[in-house]
Amino acid sequence: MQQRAESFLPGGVDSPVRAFRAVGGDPPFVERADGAYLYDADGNRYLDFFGSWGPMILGHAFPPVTEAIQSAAARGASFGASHAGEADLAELVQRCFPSVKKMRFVSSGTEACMSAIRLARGFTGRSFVIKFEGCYHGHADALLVKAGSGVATFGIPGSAGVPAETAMHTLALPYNDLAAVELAFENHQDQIACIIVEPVVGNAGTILPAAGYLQGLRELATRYGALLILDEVMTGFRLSLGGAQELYRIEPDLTTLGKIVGGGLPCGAFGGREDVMNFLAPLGPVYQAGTLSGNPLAMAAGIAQLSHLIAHADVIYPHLEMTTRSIAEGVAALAAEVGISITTNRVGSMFTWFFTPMPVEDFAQAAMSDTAAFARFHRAMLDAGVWLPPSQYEAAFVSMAHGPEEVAFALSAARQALAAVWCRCGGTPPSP
Ligand SMILES: Cc1ncc(COP(=O)(O)O)c(C=O)c1O
Ligand SMILES: N[C@H](C=O)CCC(=O)O
Repeated sequence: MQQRAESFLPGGVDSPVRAFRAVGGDPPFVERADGAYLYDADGNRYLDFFGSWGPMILGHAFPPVTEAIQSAAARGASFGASHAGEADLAELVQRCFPSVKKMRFVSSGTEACMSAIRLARGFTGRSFVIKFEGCYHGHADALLVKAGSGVATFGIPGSAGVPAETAMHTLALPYNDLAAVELAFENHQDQIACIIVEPVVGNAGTILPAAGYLQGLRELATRYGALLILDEVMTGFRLSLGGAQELYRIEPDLTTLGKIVGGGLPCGAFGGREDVMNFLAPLGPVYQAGTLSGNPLAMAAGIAQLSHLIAHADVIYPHLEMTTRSIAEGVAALAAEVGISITTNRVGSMFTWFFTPMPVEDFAQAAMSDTAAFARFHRAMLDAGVWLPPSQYEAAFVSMAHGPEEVAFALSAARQALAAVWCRCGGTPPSP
């Protein structure tokens, strides 16, 4: 199957991170997904810890979402015209994200971030953008500088095909370092349009903001007349209903969303301050458009998923927290037992096991991880029926479909896998 895919698709994939290049072996081909599990074409079952890279917070094929998609599909796959579903989903998004006074739907997180920085540049009349090393905001030219995710996984410094004149307006600074941001503002007086940041980094593995860091970014952006864009494509509706901005009490000027907002269908959104959003065409001079934007199937899936999250938030977020803690800390404890040094970073239901004994607070520290040991662990977990994101520089996710049975299964697989890693790393033998 891999060979056939490779004969038609570069690397056999439609997105590089799926190719398993960093962990070795061919990726399984998924035939179907249900709840917390993926099933491959050979009949193998895998406990899923990447959840389609984030959207599947309620588990795969969650019946209300599936039914909403089916019912919308029966009314037409795409209109290319206004329909009530757009405002219905927008209203739900706004209930969760009060800072998003107005928004626009797009078809991916990439489009959301690309459009948000164009808007920030148009609104401020400035060209420079601050981003952070190891953060990934999709594959728009201006944002592919020292990026995380596949760019970090494959060790690509930037991307071929991005003109130097474009990249020169992107300032990539170390995450969690406010002094570097202040210096950049001082060196580029009245030239910086925006700061864009993953409030909790997921694309270098999970990295938490230091106490006061996000507040510091807010304060610096305001002081120097730039916009603060929180990229909540990954964290939105995951860390809490209102994402990282609710958790850390930060009010950005603009927010970008993706993944969960579309219930697993191609969908993203960007939104925020009304004066800024009104700069978009047809009201303002910043052009942004999309044939499939606000697609009725994506809106229906998003409405079903967000309605469920809103109605059951008091049960969902504590469940996600508890389950994820049991898995993340349980495996870390098993690793410690066999003398393998792992640093576990976690917020809510996103986490990473870094194969390093050192704390990981920025991309440089993440890059100190033993990626070969991670690759062995990944392979051993896959052999034991657990599918982790196939790179040290990707966050793992837990869904509502993960319960006590899945915790027990993950821990038992990890015990086996760590033993396999230990055999090649040295350390003390695992307890039987
Ligand atoms: C934080 C963040 N921003 C933007 C993106 C881009 O989203 P998409 O892959 O939907 O284009 C991603 C994921 O890819 C992401 O994790
Ligand atoms: N890290 C990326 C998104 O969060 C992975 C998704 C992709 O690029 O295919």
